[in-house]
Amino acid sequence: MTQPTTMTFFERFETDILSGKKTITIRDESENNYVPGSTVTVSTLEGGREFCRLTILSVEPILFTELADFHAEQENMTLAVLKAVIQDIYPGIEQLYVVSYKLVGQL
Ligand SMILES: CC(=O)Nc1ccn([C@@H]2O[C@H](CO)[C@@H](O)[C@H]2O)c(=O)n1
Repeated sequence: MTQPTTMTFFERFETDILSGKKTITIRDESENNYVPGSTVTVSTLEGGREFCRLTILSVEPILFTELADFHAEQENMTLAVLKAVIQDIYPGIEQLYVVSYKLVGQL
């Protein structure tokens, strides 16, 4: 898919996304093709329930070893927790992408 129009998140992050506390997500290369300026419809991975729309602001490559407090703050978690979460979702993956977004509206 060249320009994705949907994105999924684990349900446990819904509240932080809707409150504006979580403003980035970190994905692997399978999701490095979001287009800045485009709007995606967001649903929960578990139930497929749509809960908001986000406008993509940027997609920047980052190595796992480069992750810093700056990123953790934008995830509303500590760096240790962020690294553990990413290791759980993307075990052993070094090349990642920071996708930053803006909440457009709740569904
Ligand atoms: C298919 C699918 O939904 N994948 C993912 C992948 C990541 N994330 C979250 O992004 C941040 C950094 O990875 C953390 O907050 C993660 O938990 C997510 O919610 N869902």
